[in-house]
Amino acid sequence: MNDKELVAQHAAKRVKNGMTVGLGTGSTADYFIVELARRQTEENLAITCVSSSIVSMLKAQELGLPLLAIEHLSRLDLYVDGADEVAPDNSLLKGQGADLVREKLLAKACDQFIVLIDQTKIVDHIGAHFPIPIEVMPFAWQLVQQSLKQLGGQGFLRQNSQGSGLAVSSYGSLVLDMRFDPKLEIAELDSLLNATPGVVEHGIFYGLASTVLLADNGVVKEITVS
Ligand SMILES: O=C(CO)[C@H](O)[C@H](O)COP(=O)(O)O
Repeated sequence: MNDKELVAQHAAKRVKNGMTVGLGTGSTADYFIVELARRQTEENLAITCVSSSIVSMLKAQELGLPLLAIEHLSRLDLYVDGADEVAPDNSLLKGQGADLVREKLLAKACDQFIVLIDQTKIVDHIGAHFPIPIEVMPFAWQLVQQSLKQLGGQGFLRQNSQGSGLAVSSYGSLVLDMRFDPKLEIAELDSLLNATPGVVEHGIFYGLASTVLLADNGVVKEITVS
């Protein structure tokens, strides 16, 4: 079993009967979805799920997990998702999959947000490995890019994985992948991006994680965020 699967199985043990559970997106979240479905079948675990993306919705549907549309949700017990980077203050970078809006809504609306990572995701500052993904209204991208340049940002519109055009999120946003001065405090960058007109959502998840579960060479460590 690899570290992603290990940490996902560990997290799935935290799910109790009656919970409403948010399903993240990505390879680690996929392992979590598979394990939840197994527990539902083999242990009669009774849960309701809500997906963070169309991809995780299809995965959950295929495995027979009961899904609630996000429109009907006012809160949830638990949200479990992966991340691309985790900094020492437990701020996260997410969104290489581009669908950030639902992910951040669920991270904000849950009682507990458990983040699943392996050692490769630990960084000394957000942006160390990846640019910050910023979802923008399509008609606003040039003006947003200009506003972000004034904050010292540099970057471009993301291309789709086929290389045949621009990446478009499930809800029609374009994605600017931007790099900023690493000395800029992440809390400040978070606030600045939140306040930029035309930005739909961005990949900095600041102050949202409750627990980080880190799998490192077959051992799971828990980091509880105070
Ligand atoms: O933020 C995400 C999607 O928007 C993912 O959680 C993140 O990219 C991690 O993916 P993986 O578990 O495949 O490493």
